[in-house]
Amino acid sequence: MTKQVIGLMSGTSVDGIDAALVDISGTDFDLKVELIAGATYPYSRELRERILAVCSGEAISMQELAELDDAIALAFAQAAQNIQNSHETATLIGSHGQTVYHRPPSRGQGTGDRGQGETFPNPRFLGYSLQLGRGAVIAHLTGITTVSNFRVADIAAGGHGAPLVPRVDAALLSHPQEARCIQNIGGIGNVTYIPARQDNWLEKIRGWDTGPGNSLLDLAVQYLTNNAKTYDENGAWAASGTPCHALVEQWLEQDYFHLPPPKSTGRELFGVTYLQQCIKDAEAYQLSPADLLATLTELTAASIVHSYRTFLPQMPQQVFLCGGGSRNLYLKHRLQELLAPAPVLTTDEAGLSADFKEAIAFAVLAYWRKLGTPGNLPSVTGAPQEVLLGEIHEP
Ligand SMILES: Nc1ncnc2c1ncn2[C@@H]1O[C@H](COP(=O)(O)OP(=O)(O)OP(=O)(O)O)[C@@H](O)[C@H]1O
Ligand SMILES: CC(=O)N[C@H]1[C@@H]2OC[C@@H](O2)[C@@H](O)[C@@H]1O[C@H](C)C(=O)O
Repeated sequence: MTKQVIGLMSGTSVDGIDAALVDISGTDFDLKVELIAGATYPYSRELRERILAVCSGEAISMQELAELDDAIALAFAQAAQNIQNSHETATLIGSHGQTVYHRPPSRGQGTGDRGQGETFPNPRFLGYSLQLGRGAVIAHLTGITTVSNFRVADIAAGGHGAPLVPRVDAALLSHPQEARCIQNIGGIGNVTYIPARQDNWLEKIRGWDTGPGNSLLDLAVQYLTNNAKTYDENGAWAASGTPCHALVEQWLEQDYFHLPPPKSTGRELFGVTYLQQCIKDAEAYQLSPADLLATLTELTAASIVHSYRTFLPQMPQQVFLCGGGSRNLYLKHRLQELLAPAPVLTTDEAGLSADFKEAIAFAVLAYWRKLGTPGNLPSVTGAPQEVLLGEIHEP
């Protein structure tokens, strides 16, 4: 059975909605996916600023929350309509929505005792993750069955609810002989480690959030240009500076980088307050703006590589980048130097769009939900078992 599905995603960079229209066939790890169309629909300036304010912890009333939820649902529904232009109508939408809050579960205390040796997730220690843009409204506006709220089932079972893309990565990007890392560099970075497709390879898949992707860099560029620029195009500004390695070493001492997986994070940690501390730390070294950007870029690269060296059973033979950070040539170059001899490529070179992989993944997760196939990997999210991800909304 082939199904035409739309995947919708807006990530932690809050730059806009990525929409992918895909043909999907197969069931689980035999999946085939063809990208028919992909596009990014930027948020209006007003909506983006509202979302960023909420993400940075600004107080919001219930009425404002409801309005924001539906403004996002409307923007997502419009993205779904637009991506279908001049194509056959899709029969399913997978919508990630917009994360505005993410709290990982507390460590080591995620379960309580139900008596008779049985354990259950203790609500006091569960994670919490809120994605806005309610699926019922998207289904109603588009007339298409919509799956949304993908993270809650894994979280309710005691998992992090993130990252969720690793199971899709494993289904689409494994290799018979090579161990691969798929490294997403969005606002936050996350990795999927896929061992060579041999023996019990599925059990050996790993994944976690590596830490900052572009979040600190983007905030620094906005600070340094008084909001005239939102990001360092191709990493050109950072490339004209010199990283301060002493500062990177100091920053790498931070707890998050030493926590063993499963682990997830967000703008709650790697956001404005974190950058303010970085800027303060940098004062002692009298860094130029270009040096500061080079140093923050180095933190992204070094934290990724440090996590591979610390938590992977072996270093990957190939690394494939995706997400907006894969276009940052200076960051890519630094990763290449730190990961040699493994080549650092983009997922385009493995046949999967680096720009639309996350949107494609939520189309696949919706397809799996309808088939009754689990979407999480317990070895990645820390949930005790596989669960069906997402809530189905009929139009
Ligand atoms: N040409 C480019 N040069 C440098 N950086 C770029 C370029 N294009 C995009 N980026 C970076 O990529 C970011 C957007 O990446 P992406 O859309 O993958 O993030 P996201 O999906 O919102 O985040 P996440 O994966 O954490 O949810 C931009 O904010 C910018 O920092
Ligand atoms: C809570 C949340 O939205 N997390 C995102 C974020 O952006 C990157 C990283 O942090 C990842 O864990 C996750 O997204 C991808 C799509 C995932 O779940 O795989």
